[in-house]
Amino acid sequence: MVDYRREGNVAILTVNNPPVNAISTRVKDGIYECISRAKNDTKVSVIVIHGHGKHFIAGADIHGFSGQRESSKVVATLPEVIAFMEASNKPIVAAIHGTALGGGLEIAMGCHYRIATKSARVGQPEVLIGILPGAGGTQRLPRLCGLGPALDLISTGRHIKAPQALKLGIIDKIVSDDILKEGIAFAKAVIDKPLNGRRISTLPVKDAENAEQLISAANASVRKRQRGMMAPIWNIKAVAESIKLPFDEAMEKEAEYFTVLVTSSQARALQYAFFSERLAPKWEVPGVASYNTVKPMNIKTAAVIGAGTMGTGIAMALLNARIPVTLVEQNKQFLEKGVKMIQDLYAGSVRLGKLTADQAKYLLSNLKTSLSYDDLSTVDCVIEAVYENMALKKEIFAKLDNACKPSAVLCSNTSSLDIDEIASATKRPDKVIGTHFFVPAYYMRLLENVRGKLTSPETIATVQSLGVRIGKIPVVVGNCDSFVGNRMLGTYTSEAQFLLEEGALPHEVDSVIKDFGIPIGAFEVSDLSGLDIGWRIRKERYEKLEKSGKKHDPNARFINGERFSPLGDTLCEKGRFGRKTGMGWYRYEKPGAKEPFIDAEITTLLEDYSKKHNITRRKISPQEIFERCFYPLINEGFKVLEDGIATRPEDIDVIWINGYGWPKYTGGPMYYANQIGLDKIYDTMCYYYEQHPTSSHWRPSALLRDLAKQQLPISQWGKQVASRL
Ligand SMILES: CCC[C@H](O)CC(=O)SCCNC(=O)CCNC(=O)[C@H](O)C(C)(C)COP(=O)([O-])OP(=O)([O-])OC[C@H]1O[C@@H](n2cnc3c(N)ncnc32)[C@H](O)[C@@H]1OP(=O)([O-])[O-]
Repeated sequence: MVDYRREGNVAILTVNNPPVNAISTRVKDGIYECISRAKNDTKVSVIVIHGHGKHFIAGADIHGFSGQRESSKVVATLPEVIAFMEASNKPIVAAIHGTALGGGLEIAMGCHYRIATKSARVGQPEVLIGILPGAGGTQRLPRLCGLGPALDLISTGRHIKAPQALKLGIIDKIVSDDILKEGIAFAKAVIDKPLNGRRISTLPVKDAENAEQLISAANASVRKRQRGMMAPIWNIKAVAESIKLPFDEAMEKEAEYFTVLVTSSQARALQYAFFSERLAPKWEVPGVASYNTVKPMNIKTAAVIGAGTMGTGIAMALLNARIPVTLVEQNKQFLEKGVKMIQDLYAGSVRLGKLTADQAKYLLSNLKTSLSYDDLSTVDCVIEAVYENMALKKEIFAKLDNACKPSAVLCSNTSSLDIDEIASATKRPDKVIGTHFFVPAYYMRLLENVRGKLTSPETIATVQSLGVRIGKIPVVVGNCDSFVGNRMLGTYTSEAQFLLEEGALPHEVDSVIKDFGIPIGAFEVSDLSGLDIGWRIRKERYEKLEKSGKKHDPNARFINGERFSPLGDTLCEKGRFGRKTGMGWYRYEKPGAKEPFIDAEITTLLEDYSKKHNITRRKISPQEIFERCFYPLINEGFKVLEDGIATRPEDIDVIWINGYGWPKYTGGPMYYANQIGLDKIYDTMCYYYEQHPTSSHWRPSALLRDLAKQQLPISQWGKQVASRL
């Protein structure tokens, strides 16, 4: 795990624990043993530590925080090993490439010098997995780069690149990519330099005089941006000890706070989410194929159909990954508008310093436009992103089937429509798949890849690999109405409206949702995306019903025996489409304004509505609002698993965290359900089903019922789900 060799008077320690050189107990022990050996070796004057493979050290082994710990051969803990390194009279040089994260940066800070390649990144991302730097990071980093930058890096967990780390004093020099050679040369040059002043624990904290202001600003930022998360608060508290206490005493505080966090349910949930996100690309369709049995096609060029918000966002996601894109529209005006949107967004990135003007120019040079499908004869992949209309989509797919080469993969960005029906318009249903992006598509990380009945494993592998290439977290799901995310969402939005019928007001429902940690309430989001979108889809459904001979009554509270709320339609009929019209479930200062205000007109409308339908309005408790919004959603997740639409609970959690703002520190709806107790969820579902028998989303899932009896951890019931499929 840690190799030792000597080259002249330089001892070289190579950390070798693929894939990221995480610090397992054996790595920690190995570092201690090798440093001892170098200290005792009279031929050694200086020590270099570096990592084998792509990284220096990406931190402690995250598996070790919740799983079985390996027993240590040496008694020293990681903070003690780092103190032992720092106390060495022979200089130690950390030669960093790839990443030095978490415990990796802490080890580097225990060294006397740090050099790094230009592309290397450093950071203390512990907060993102619910803990804090527990090996001196909260105390050494403020001494090295100052309290302000340390508070920022430690409370956000963000990584920074070597040039910025150099500016902040975290590293001493940027060197060429031959990191070991550079490390040895640097080490030889510092052999005789005194080590006083190189032991970070002995240095004062920089910018301590502004401590009060810096700490309160950090706390304010955390309350705003990381609402509900406990780790950022404790991280700030730990860093703050660096200006109150001597190093050793502050280290004791760091250890104390670390214990609070590492045993917290938020830390466990965040670590579960960390591994779930990495599991998602490794798709598996039981009995069909999996990521390690099928090779993806290489996508060299792509096309996007539709230059609206979605299409341009998808085009940018592809362009950002250096994939040339042809953007296709039906008329010149729409096309020009779409291109302008892309140009403006890139110009914005240049203004914000996220891109250089040359980079933006290069990305745009890969964008072609066309008004004809004839220009798509050589592209490897097409993503259709027009509005939700089956007839239109089928027409487009039939045309694409004729225009594109036989090997091209044809994808639809539909968020709800039947992929099999879309595929039926082509002679290549094996190459048709859903790629459901989320707005804004260049930014949102989720990609819900929807396999049809006839989609081939190669096509699944291709869009999964494309997803990873364009920086998304791709999840494979099956084909059903609205797939996984929107299908579960449907129960939540319906129930939120039923609550309004019975006595709640939009802001009361939204505040329960936001208190749970979802950044935006159900009604705020509806106002943001526009009530007219759902109205258009519903009107199509009503038309279909009418065509089949069933008259649709606009006041009906039931459709086919299923409870339904016409409130959304009522608002649309009054022109209340949401933010864009300055009124929806809330009132806005003017059309397009962002801040929602409670609207007395809506309160009256709801009261009149309830009266008209003989519903006695009542005060609904936050607990009831919570259960009625979230339990059917969770239950639907179990039904999704039961139907084989998702094959793993982790995939559902990844979808909800990355596509719908579910608070990551609860692990996702499936993980959270396990935390509450599946038996409790099941009993509550049964209770509400009795109260609301006309809402089928209250019918408890059979899978939930079976698992509720067993009380297993999610990792085990997840395996049971897979074996059922
Ligand atoms: C006493 C306290 C000490 C200390 O303060 C606490 C810490 O250091 S806490 C730690 C602080 N450090 C962090 O939080 C850093 C977390 N890691 C990262 O941010 C990214 O993995 C990294 C940027 C390094 C590479 O990104 P990339 O190139 O996109 O690659 P990728 O992301 O797909 O990962 C590849 C594989 O490596 C696996 N794996 C990765 N890290 C760890 C780990 N620490 N452990 C175990 N495993 C880890 C990962 O699961 C995956 O496995 P698989 O089986 O192949 O699916």
